Amino acid sequence: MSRFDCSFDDCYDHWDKTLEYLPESSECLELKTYEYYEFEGCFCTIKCLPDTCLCLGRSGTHYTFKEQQILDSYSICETDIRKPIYECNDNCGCSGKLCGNRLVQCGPRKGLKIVEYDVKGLSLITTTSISAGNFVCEYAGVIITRDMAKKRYPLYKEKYGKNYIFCINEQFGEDTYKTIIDPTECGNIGRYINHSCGPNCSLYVIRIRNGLPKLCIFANEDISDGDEICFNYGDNILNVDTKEPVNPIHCVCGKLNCKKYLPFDCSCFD
Ligand SMILES: C[S@@+](CC[C@H](N)C(=O)[O-])C[C@H]1O[C@@H](n2cnc3c(N)ncnc32)[C@H](O)[C@@H]1O
Repeated sequence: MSRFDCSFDDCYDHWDKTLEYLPESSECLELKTYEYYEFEGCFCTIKCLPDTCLCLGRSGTHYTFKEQQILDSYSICETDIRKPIYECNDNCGCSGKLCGNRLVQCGPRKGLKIVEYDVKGLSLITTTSISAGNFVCEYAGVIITRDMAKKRYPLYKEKYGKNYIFCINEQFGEDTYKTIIDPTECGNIGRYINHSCGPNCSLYVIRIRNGLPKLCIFANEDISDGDEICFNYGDNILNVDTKEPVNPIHCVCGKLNCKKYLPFDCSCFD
């Protein structure tokens, strides 16, 4: 896969046309907190280096690559996963084609397919092999307020019998920032990724032009052609007081270390 032949058409082929396809997350009108303020771009010429590039300097993590022009040769390199990741963008001086700090903005990888797999309902599989560290896709949807999540959750549960609303908690010093993503009626192929207690993918929060957090899925091991893509939805399995499952849906991931129930972040809906 070369760096700039990535398109959404491949994924769109398998998309349920009754839903609105959103290639990347965006904020609902009621929120509009992130998109107003654009980051200052870096002043690098052609190539970005960690010591001099403003964007890489802000990041806790960066990409490594064998061949700069080949997207598949990019992998995520963890240095400090507590810090957010910032990609270079249109405000930067570096060359879009040669900059090694642009990956998520090139779109989801090719060969992802939505299939009816098992009792989990629809699932996302890959029809090509994926190397550990490669980018898979964003879990894209509309970023909504907590009040909206609270109202929508029971309505969706009744209508679809499933939950697609996902909550990210980011720690900045003493403060925890909560972002709620709703891909239920407006999202991308990420909404079909199921939970596993022993997942083959991990989540990273990545920012590109502004503070809007993008929930990005990366392979955490080599994944074979035909395998289902899955990530861990979270750690909240049992209520700390009652020891009852916070979400009574039985997990059917089939892993030896399966925690029996799907994780659920109640704090999105309080
Ligand atoms: C984000 S959606 C994933 C796509 C979904 N399977 C579909 O058919 O559209 C999350 C929902 O999928 C189902 N699900 C995901 N992972 C599961 C698992 N490990 N065990 C059982 N159900 C699962 C649950 O119904 C959950 O609310």
